[in-house]
Amino acid sequence: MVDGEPVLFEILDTCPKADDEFPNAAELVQWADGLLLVYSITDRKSFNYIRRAKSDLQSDTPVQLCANKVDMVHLRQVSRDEGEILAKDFECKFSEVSAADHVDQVAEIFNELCKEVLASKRKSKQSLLERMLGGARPYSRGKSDSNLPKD
Ligand SMILES: Nc1nc2c(ncn2[C@@H]2O[C@H](COP(=O)(O)OP(=O)(O)OP(=O)(O)O)[C@@H](O)[C@H]2O)c(=O)[nH]1
Repeated sequence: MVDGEPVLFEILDTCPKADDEFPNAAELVQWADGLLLVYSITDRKSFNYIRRAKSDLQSDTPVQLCANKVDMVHLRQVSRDEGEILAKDFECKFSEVSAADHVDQVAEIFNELCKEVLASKRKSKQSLLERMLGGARPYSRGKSDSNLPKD
């Protein structure tokens, strides 16, 4: 439930399975309402993949950037600063988490992304309505209309 509304998540894991594999992110996630870009702080390749993949993606889809495995600090290859800089570049929220230790943090990220998706859908519905009405405000019968004939 997000803001009292039931939400069904369909999740596609687009992680490349081989070092030389670079799936076209845009083709894979055309249908996505929101994107959670996850890399591992212990794997610079995963960070580089996210950086490259983002340029293929539609810019109007809500995005969040997430660095996983913060419990493995001794194996860290990507600094927090680098993650923050990339998030600024993408103009999206950023968090470092440990899915292994704090699953609630992961749930919160999904929750926030979902809120962004719902807000973005509401906004595009509103702008579609405004375009259909040619900028006019939606008509609603008010007190001043009471002298007009009813038919
Ligand atoms: N220590 C630690 N291990 C994690 C964390 N998140 C995932 N893992 C481990 O990392 C491994 C890969 O996790 P997956 O969930 O399979 O992630 P994936 O992105 O599908 O990774 P691939 O198997 O490479 O495709 C598993 O052994 C997980 O248990 C974390 O936050 N901390």
